[in-house]
Amino acid sequence: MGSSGFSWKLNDHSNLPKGKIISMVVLDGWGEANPDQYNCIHVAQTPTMDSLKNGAPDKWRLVKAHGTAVGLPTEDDMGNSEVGHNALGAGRIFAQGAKLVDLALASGKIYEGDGFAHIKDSFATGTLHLIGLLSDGGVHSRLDQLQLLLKGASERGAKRIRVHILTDGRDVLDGSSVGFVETLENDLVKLRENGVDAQIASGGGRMQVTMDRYENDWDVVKRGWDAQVLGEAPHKFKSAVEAVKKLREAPKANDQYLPPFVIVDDSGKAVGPIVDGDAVVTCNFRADRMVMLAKALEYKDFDKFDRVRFPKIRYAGMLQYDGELKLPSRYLVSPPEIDRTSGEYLVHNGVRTFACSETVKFGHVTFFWNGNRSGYFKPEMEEYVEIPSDSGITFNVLPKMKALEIAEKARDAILSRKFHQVRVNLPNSDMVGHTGDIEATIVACKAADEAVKMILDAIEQVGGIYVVTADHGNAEDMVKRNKKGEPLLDKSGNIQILTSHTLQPVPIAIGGPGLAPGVRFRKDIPGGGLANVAATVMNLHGFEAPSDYEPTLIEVVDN
Ligand SMILES: O=C(O)[C@H](O)COP(=O)(O)O
Ligand SMILES: [Mn+2]
Ligand SMILES: [Mn+2]
Repeated sequence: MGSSGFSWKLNDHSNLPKGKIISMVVLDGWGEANPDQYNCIHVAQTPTMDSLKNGAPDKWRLVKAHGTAVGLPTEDDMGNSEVGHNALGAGRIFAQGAKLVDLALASGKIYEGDGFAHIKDSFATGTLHLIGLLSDGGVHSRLDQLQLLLKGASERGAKRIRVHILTDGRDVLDGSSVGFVETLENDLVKLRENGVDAQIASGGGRMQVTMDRYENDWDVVKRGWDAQVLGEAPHKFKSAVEAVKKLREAPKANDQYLPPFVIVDDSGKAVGPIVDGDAVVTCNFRADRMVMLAKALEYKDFDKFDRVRFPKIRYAGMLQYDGELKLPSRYLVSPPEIDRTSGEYLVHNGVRTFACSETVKFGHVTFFWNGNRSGYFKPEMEEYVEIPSDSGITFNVLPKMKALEIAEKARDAILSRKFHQVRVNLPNSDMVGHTGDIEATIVACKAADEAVKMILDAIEQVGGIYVVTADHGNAEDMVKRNKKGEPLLDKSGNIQILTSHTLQPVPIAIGGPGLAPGVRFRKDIPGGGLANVAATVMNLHGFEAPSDYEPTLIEVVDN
């Protein structure tokens, strides 16, 4: 025990043994909803997940995965991978980026910190550039926060502002980009009326431009760099509303994948490249899809693509995206301090851990799970395996993704008996659900279910325990609904496809031959959420959870 009295040592659980092999399976985007034709999990053949649900009623339940249960501002906020995995790994509920930025804007504290002071030094002579996802999805960013920041920065001396937009269609309905751009344009008109030279300078769809993650495809970030920094893009328009409307006319165009464009003046010159002396803010609060751009903006030594120019700028993130890398070094709002995660405790208590997913979800079971921290706690106790994702495709084309490969790695890790915890994320229902392709999402759900089976079979062989859960809903509801829950139709009478996550709860199931007899879900925490899972898993490893963790979901009864 250190002089502060803190110790990593966990107390032994009074009834549950140590040393069991536990598989922790997170199905990404797998919620529970009414069974109908838009519930791809219901439509798909999912015998393994069905048997968990129907087999042992006291070992299957639902947990909350959205809203305040995962630290989001309101109950209208759908869950997402960051907050879901943070809660699963950290066992407590932290006010998340969305909420922290709201508070900092409301109190004005956002303008009082080092980050704002840093960028403000450019206002007199340089341009302020704001780069971020333009929607009210609330997963990576929110339009109202951008609007407040624009107002606040201009009131504090920003004379020339350029906004570099990324259209969404993934956390919000496809096609909604036009409305968001119009709203932003109206705000910029008002700023111009007040003497601020404010314009949209570039844009593109989030999956095509800038917002790659976990270094799956640096070309995505390069396309953004070319437009935002160099002012170069294949498409040039006089206004962003025109750009988005025109680019959406292409066959199969959608907001997520709009190509990069720049806004040009009457002489055809880009209105807002980023140059020496400018200030830049990346407005997303969520880390995973901003960290690559943050590296490109901040690192002097950088070899991921040819930046052509590396302007001397004053840069701040909305948040610091990686506490371990201290990236970016300047930021407007301090991120949640997610400390003492279950992963860190467990390695200090002798639990050997294996974690695996494919690239697009790799950081979810490592970085997010560990409280937005990259790297190992104790390399000799942990092994993290990343299976390369396909890149340059939309996942409805290959909906099985790498589920089988992830399951094989997990199986081998389990059968090797080298690890006590084998943790995976199975991406299919989420990544394919986001494409809005119902047929493909059904295939995706089946593939994820088959992967679960392979992992559970391995657990059976070694006498282990399984915990199967999800981080938030997605594939269980693929249609936008009215208040009564009926599918909404668009003007042409077609259903409105829901590409986003949902507000639904997610299942959690426990079992396996190693589960001590008498272990079952408690009945006294009906409102339990993802943050209750960490204590549950610590118990199954034979430990009591720290006293400030959300309570365990299980109890041990005599039978
Ligand atoms: O980044 C994304 O792909 C979506 O905005 C949210 O999905 P995730 O939270 O499941 O990653
Ligand atoms: Mn997710
Ligand atoms: Mn998702």
